[in-house]
Amino acid sequence: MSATKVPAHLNFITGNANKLAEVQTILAGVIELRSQNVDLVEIQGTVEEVTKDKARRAAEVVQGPVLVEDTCLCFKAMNDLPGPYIKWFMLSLGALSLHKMLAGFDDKSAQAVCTFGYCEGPGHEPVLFQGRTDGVLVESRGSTVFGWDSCFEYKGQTYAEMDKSEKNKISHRAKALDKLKQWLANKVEV
Ligand SMILES: O=P(O)(O)OP(=O)(O)OP(=O)(O)OC[C@H]1O[C@@H](n2cnc3c(O)ncnc32)[C@H](O)[C@@H]1O
Ligand SMILES: [Mg+2]
Repeated sequence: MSATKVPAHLNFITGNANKLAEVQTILAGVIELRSQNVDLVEIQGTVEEVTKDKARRAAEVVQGPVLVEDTCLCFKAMNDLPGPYIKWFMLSLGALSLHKMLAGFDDKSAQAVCTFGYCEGPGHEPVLFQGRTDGVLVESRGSTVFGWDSCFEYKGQTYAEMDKSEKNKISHRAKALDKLKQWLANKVEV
C-alpha cells in the first residue's frame, strides 16, 4: 500500500446538503473544503466496505483526491441493522414513523456511526475515520429537516432539539472529524 499524502484541501463528495453544511462548519478554519455532488452507487456490506468502495468510486469519477462519508443508524435490538441501509428506511417510513421499527422491542438503544473515507486518487487505498455516538430511538421531536435527527435522542434531547453547535460537539460526525483533524494535524502517513 502506498503512503497517503496529507492534502492541501478536501474535495467532499456528497449528495446530502445537510451533511455538507455540518462538515463545513466543523472543518471551518482547519482546512479548505470543496464539494461536488456526485450520485454514487452504494454497495451492500459493512460500513467500512461501503465507505471504502464509495471513496474508490468517487476518486474514479473525479480522477483525483476525494473525501466521502457514510452514515449508519444501528439498533441494538436488531443486531445493528439497519446500519448503512438506514437511508432506505428513512425514505420509506420517514422521521415520523421510524420509531415504529422498534415497537416490538424493549431495548430502544441506537448508535449513530459516521465513517469518512479519504482516497488520494484512482488506485489508492482509502483511509477511514470513524465516530460513534450512543443514543435511543424515540418518537420524532423537533425539526424533521435532517434525516433521523428528530428520532435520535442523546442525553434527553433529540439531535433536532439541540442547537446545531451542541450537536456538532457530541455527534458521530464530529467525532469522526476529530480523527480526520488529528490525521491532518499530525501528518500521519498511513
Ligand atoms: O451522498 P451521500 O453522502 O451518500 O448522502 P446520503 O444522504 O445518501 O447519506 P448516506 O448514504 O450516508 O445515508 C445516511 C442516511 O442517514 C441520514 N443522515 C446522515 N447523517 C445524519 C445525521 O447527522 N442526522 C440525521 N440523519 C442523518 C441521511 O439523510 C440518509 O438518509
Ligand atoms: Mg448515500
